[in-house]
Amino acid sequence: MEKSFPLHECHVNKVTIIINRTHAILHSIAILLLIHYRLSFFFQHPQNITIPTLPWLLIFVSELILSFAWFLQQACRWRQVYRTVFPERLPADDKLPAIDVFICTADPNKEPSVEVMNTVISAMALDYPPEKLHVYISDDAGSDATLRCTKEAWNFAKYWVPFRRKYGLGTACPDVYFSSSENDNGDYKGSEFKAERKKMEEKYEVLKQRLRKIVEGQFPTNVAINNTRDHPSVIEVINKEEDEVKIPQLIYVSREKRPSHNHNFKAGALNVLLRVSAMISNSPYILALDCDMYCNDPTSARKAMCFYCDSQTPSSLAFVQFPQTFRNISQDDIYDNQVRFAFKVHWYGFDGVGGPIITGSNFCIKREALLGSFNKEQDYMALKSLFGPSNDFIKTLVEDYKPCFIKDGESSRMSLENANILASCSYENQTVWGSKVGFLYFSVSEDYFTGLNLHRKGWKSVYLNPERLQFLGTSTTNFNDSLIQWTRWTSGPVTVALSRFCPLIYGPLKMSLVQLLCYSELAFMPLLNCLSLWGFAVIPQLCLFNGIPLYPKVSDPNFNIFSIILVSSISKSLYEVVTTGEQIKVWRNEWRIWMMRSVTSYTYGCLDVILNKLGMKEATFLPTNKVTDDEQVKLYEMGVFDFRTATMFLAPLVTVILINIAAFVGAVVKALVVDDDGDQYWEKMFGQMFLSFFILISNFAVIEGMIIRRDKAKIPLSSTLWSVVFSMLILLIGSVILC
Ligand SMILES: O=c1ccn([C@@H]2O[C@H](COP(=O)(O)OP(=O)(O)O[C@H]3O[C@H](CO)[C@@H](O)[C@H](O)[C@H]3O)[C@@H](O)[C@H]2O)c(=O)[nH]1
Ligand SMILES: [Mn+2]
Repeated sequence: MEKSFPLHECHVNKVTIIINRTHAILHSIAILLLIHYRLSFFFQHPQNITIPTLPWLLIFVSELILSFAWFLQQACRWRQVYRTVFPERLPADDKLPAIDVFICTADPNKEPSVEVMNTVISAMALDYPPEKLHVYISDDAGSDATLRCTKEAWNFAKYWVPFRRKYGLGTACPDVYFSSSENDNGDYKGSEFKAERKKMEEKYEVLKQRLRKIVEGQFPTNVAINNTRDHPSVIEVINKEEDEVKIPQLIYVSREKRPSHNHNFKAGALNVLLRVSAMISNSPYILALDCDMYCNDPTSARKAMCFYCDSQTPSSLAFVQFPQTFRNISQDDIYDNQVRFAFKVHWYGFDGVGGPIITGSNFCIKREALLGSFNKEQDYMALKSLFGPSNDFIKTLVEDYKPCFIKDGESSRMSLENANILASCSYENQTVWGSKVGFLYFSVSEDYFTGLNLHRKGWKSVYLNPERLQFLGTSTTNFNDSLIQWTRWTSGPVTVALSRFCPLIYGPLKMSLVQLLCYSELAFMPLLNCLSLWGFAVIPQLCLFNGIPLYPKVSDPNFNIFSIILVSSISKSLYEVVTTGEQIKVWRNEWRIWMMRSVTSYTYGCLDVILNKLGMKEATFLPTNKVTDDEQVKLYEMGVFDFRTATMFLAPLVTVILINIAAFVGAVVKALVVDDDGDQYWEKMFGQMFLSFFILISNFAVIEGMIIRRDKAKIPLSSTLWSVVFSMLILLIGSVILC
């Protein structure tokens, strides 16, 4: 008998497990010693206490919070696994399940058409039976230009898809293919290929020009802004003509939008796609992509299918998550390598304990996981109260339903009409869309929250990170965008953390303890970091300013506890950076952006949540800017901060730096000039002086931007002046309260 080989394998990372767990144990011992040291202060004889209680208590609380954050971080390092797949062992094409690709776009000004269409074309060019692939583009702007661009994209795909297939090109994306200098690994030889390639390249140039013209013609004065929030639904199947070449079907969907109506951002758009696609193709699997996520590896869809077509995979596997990688990121990215880095460290851990979270893009999910599965005996009325009034949609939920979409026929016109109803504003009224089925609305991080609920229901997920980059998106490359994005990535999970869905309460008994801690880490991380980092950035400095020691003397054995914790954290993060193949610079950048983000995005994101709870602010989802500005890209490539952002974001950062400068310089002067008890001052204050010094050198870029740089992207004088005022106030008021 023929032996059947598995389609995928899971490998446990034993060495990493041993290193991570040993480090976790040693580090916890040091933390316990620290807690003991801080606590014993309160049990001293009152006469011996020379230090005021309040600052001691505050720094202790900061230390506890950061230690708790550290503890949560160990969850995703607990059991890291990685997976390999064997797509060549997949069953024959006619046995593969169908896939619907969902691509979301929202703002033609921020999301350039050429890029969005490259994503569309690359999805159509996936190495998959074309009749089993449907590509849906959701246009939240309802822009006529995007519809026209989609048609142009289809016209180009008609040639590109067969071309890629014929020569087995290694990338599905024309932009990547024509801009890369290295030779593609396709089986091209001879003049025939060269001539064809040249023709394709010309066609691609024409496409780009046409797309640009369409967009330029459309927005002479940004008049479209109004329509984006107020327009009827438009659904169009692009493939009009009788096509000789078989390529996947392309469908444009723009849901109805009205200013009075809450649209629930991307989750709302995805749910419309879930319904509309059910009428047209109803594929059992969905591949979700952000509009800037080019499919780079044509075999990515097959790779995902290795899990679903394997008899060894449990039927509870909901989704396969690929990493989010970027095409515009520089080697030592100063803003956001955290995302790139997280995919190299966290996601493997997650996978080892029940599965990674959804990260919004680049994942392949079972339709059934989002909607449930029903049999023919199901009571239709009951289903309608959950899913809304459309009979036709309810039919699609029932097993064995095959959509009968015939091009240009009467029945296709009917189903399009029905689809329009499904894309209307009011369709979800009195249903459980967004609360129980589909992508969930509760948090602007729809990805995180939807994943949490799936895992809680017992669904599993896997993380797949093959060596070849699967999807290529754009990452933020300036301070302003990165701060806006991280403010959203803060408010989304923190909303969940501070609600009845808090994983610590919502998760127990429903998922594994370690997975629950992983989810908690993400939910609480911004809050814990911002609270503790504000403590570390201000309290010891205020005390230093007033000559109050908060750390043991250098000669005191307890001093070692603090040095060990610092060295242990620094070396562990260095180890992770180096073993994931990153440069040391990346590690420096990580520490720096962590500090910067804690006092800016994390802080504002948490404030947003609180204001939202008080009913004073609405949740927002501002798409990030994907338009590149040459001048700004130059700075980014050089690793120079572009400080052109609101004073609101700069002020906390600059204020913290000014406070640290004041405390540090003051202490040095005191130690050199007025130190009357020998070396005692240095000894007593070394811990705090070192902390300030560490913060200052880590953030030297801010000092540079404030004092040294003369270019346009430096920190503007007005922000510095505001910060001078704030830091003086904090020093004054803080000194009065604390000391
Ligand atoms: O009202 C909206 C807002 C956004 N989008 C789309 O959502 C996607 C993600 O938006 P983007 O501006 O790129 O945000 P990022 O911060 O880069 O996105 C990350 O974080 C989001 C959650 O905060 C996830 O939804 C994304 O998948 C994930 O890549 C884009 O395709 C947008 O077009 C919509 O369709 N409708
Ligand atoms: Mn994005």
